[in-house]
Amino acid sequence: MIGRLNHVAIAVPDLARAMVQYRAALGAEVGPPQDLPEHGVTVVFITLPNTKIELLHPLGAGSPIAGFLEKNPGGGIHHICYEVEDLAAARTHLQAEGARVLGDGRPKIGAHGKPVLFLHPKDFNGCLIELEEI
Ligand SMILES: CC[C@@H](C(=O)O)C(=O)SCCNC(=O)CCNC(=O)[C@H](O)C(C)(C)COP(=O)(O)OP(=O)(O)OC[C@H]1O[C@@H](n2cnc3c(N)ncnc32)[C@H](O)[C@@H]1OP(=O)(O)O
Ligand SMILES: [Co+2]
Repeated sequence: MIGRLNHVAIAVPDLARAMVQYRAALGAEVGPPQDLPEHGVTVVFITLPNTKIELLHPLGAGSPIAGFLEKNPGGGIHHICYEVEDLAAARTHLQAEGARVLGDGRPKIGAHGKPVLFLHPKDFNGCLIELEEI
């Protein structure tokens, strides 16, 4: 069911500093910050030859990543995103397998304009999983 690795997301306490690190120190192609209020984050995409890195910083009150940064003030890997061909079928299968789909279970439109869902980290070895429909 899961396909390619779409991105690895890193929550960062200082987005401007992280952008400089990836651009200057790591020589990566760093995109512009994008505010996504519907997700409660500002995101910067770094394009790699085989996947993307998604830098995340909280946006507004009640950001879903605020708690993570409180627990990890220096930042850290926040989630991994796998691609799926049929998000509804994936949700049905995962729920039948006992996995918890976060939120109200309905897909949101993610940063790439595609439907996304999240699976509880406690159900997958402490790893927050995002599924993006391609
Ligand atoms: C850019 C747009 C989009 C895209 O298109 O790519 C995105 O990626 S948006 C990214 C931001 N949105 C989300 O992350 C939505 C899904 N996340 C959530 O709903 C919440 O973050 C969460 C997973 C429910 C956690 O919320 P939190 O407030 O931290 O709740 P808890 O404190 O109760 O956490 C429960 C438990 O889980 C541990 N935890 C929390 N976050 C993570 C994480 N990223 N990875 C692993 N584990 C995580 C947390 O430590 C708690 O564990 P215990 O303390 O052991 O109970
Ligand atoms: Co993501």
